[in-house]
Amino acid sequence: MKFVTDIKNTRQEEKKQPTKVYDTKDLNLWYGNTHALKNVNFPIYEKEVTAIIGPSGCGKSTFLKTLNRMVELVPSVHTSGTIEYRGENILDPNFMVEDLRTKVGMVFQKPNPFPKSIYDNIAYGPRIHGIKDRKILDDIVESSLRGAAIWNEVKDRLKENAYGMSGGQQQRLCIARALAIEPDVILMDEPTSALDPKSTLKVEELIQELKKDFSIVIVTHNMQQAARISDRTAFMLNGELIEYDYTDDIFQHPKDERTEDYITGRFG
Ligand SMILES: Nc1ncnc2c1ncn2[C@@H]1O[C@H](COP(=O)(O)OP(=O)(O)OP(=O)(O)O)[C@@H](O)[C@H]1O
Repeated sequence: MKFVTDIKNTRQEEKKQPTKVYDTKDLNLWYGNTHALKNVNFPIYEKEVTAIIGPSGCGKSTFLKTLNRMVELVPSVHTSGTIEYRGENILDPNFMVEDLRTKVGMVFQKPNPFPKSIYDNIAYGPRIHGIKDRKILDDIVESSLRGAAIWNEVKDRLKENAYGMSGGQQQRLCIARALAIEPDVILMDEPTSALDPKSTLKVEELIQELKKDFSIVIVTHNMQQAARISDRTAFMLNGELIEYDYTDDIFQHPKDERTEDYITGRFG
């Protein structure tokens, strides 16, 4: 009987194990001679929020921008190791980076709407992907703005310039713009650091909603934020991944002294 129970338990555990969206293995990255990422290994799971924390210059943004290969915009960059996205190595020279860009949306630290109407900001990506039908674009604009919890605030001013919105609204517009391409993953680089506490709370609540449908990776300097909204946390230091675990374990029972020093504010 025990054997049967063991099999049942194992099966249930297997079922519970979420799917990996990314799997990073032995990743190294150099900017010229600067070794910015050192043997980084960790998975990112589907429909979870993964937070990346660590002191300034530890490689958080570099790692995030490697996940959509945006880091390659810096000419001196070279890498070794692999990053599998849904089983395909995105660092393989034959990998079609354009495909990745339609699957992975990105939201930056400072809201960066285009100097266009609210409507055109959202319709921009779908239009680039060849959608011209007005009715379809209208639907995408509405569902993306609804998805980013900003529809009710802007539905009567879609033709107005996005620069006329508050910072918090602009950031939710940028999240809506990322949603409009129907991404699989959303990368967020300190998305609330330029926002006031009220807008920050709105974006944090939004992230909790979005993880039902998307996998989210967020770089944050705000440890309370990481603790509040993420499922798993990666702590980086000097380009190395020091510790990666469930967020509760990282914050309540860190295994490495350096993690403990950082999260308790003892870090120099
Ligand atoms: N474009 C670049 N050219 C050369 N070196 C760079 C470039 N971008 C980052 N670096 C270097 O790579 C290392 C990691 O930087 P990165 O911006 O990823 O850190 P970070 O943890 O995101 O920092 P912060 O929290 O301050 O944003 C640093 O030593 C930085 O100086």
